[in-house]
Amino acid sequence: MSDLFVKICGLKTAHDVDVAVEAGADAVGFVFAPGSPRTVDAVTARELAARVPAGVLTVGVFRGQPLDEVRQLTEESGVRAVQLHGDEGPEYYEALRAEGRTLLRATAERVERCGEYGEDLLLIDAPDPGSGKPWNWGSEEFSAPEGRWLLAGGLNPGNVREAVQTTGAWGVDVSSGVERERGVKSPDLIRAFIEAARR
Ligand SMILES: O=C(O)c1ccccc1N[C@@H]1O[C@H](COP(=O)(O)O)[C@@H](O)[C@H]1O
Repeated sequence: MSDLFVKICGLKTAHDVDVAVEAGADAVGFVFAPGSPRTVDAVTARELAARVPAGVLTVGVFRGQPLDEVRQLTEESGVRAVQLHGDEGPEYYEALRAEGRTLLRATAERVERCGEYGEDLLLIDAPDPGSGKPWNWGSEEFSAPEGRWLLAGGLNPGNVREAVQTTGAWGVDVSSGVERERGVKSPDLIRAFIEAARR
């Protein structure tokens, strides 16, 4: 089994959190970005995060939200990491870093290496995060960044292994590809994804 880092995102129920943890996820994500079928409030995220053992990273997912809102939701929910999908600059990362958060920077742009904005992990995603649409990670134009980076966007149990082999990603992140309908996770697909990712 490989030591590929696997994050399962967009969890909304205790059962799905337990399934992801038991199946070996390294990180679980709770969406605070508005307008997603996966959005949860801070109270729900707090209850879910409390089930997660210390060795598994809990991540709050944000998109273009003000720094004070990110701070408040992070504090109230107790998640340890912040994943930013907006166009926040390095100073935004610096402010959160000073508060001791683990930082994931999500982008669909070409990036040379992880850490340029002070992030701990870089997430290379589709332009429309959470849509389940794959992007051209297999094309010759794509060049992988240096350092710890996660591949996301349209991954599922059927394509994740090939995606990792093709790109050399350090880790993977998934939401739509482990759902039986939009916004509703499938425990079987969560297990199948983690198993296939590390096969
Ligand atoms: O999952 C969402 O709804 C979401 C909303 C806003 C920003 C990020 C979101 N999720 C991230 O999108 C990818 C998963 O994409 P896919 O559904 O597997 O194609 C992953 O990085 C999630 O953390």
